[in-house]
Amino acid sequence: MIPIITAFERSPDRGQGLARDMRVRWALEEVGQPYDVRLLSFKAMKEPAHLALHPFGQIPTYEDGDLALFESGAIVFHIAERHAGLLPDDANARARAIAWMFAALNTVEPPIFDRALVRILERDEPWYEQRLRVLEDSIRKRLGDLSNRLGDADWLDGAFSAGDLLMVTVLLRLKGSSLLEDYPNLAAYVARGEARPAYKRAFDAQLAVFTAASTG
Ligand SMILES: N[C@@H](CCC(=O)N[C@@H](CSCc1ccc([N+](=O)[O-])cc1)C(=O)NCC(=O)O)C(=O)O
Repeated sequence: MIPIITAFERSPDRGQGLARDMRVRWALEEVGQPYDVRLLSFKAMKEPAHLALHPFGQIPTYEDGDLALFESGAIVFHIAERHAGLLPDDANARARAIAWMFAALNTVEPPIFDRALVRILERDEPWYEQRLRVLEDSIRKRLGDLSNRLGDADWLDGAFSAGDLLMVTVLLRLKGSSLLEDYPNLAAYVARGEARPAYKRAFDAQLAVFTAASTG
């Protein structure tokens, strides 16, 4: 029995790895756990069968035997708990790595995700420019603090952990923008994550889904 995750049948990001199944795929590849994928249309995500798995009608979900999980951070944590390779064995180091998981999702991601939504949904609103400026100031504050903490280290706290995995996926949404490039050590940190063989396997797998959906 191998775990099954859900993902977009045709990701709006055109296979660039920004959808949150990417985090789960990457974590599974890091620990060497094979998995299956159930691809869902937007319509199917809102139907009872999927709502039974995901109360908000979203992807990803993770099923393994009689366990059904939603929330990409919780799924990555579950994988990290069950396999070596994503969280340290030392209790204090493990607790710090988990703190970085929360920091990625709860401190750094919100302004970055809100900026992405504003740029898609509110571009024509009268408040657009000001809203964007406020969000970008907030992002720069977070990235400045993160850059100062990372310094010239490879990862946030010793060995690569699930905290780095989540932080890299959060920062990847800024790839190519001056918001990230203005912090060279953060741009290098993201590139380090992308260079990991497990990341590449995960990225190629989700890109193959989009490519197949586009040529089908
Ligand atoms: N907090 C949840 C959030 C899950 C979530 O946002 N899922 C999105 C896809 S990943 C978020 C996402 C969407 C699109 C892009 N993109 O670049 O096009 C990137 C990321 C979804 O199912 N959206 C459909 C819906 O809500 O009806 C988690 O981390 O699992």
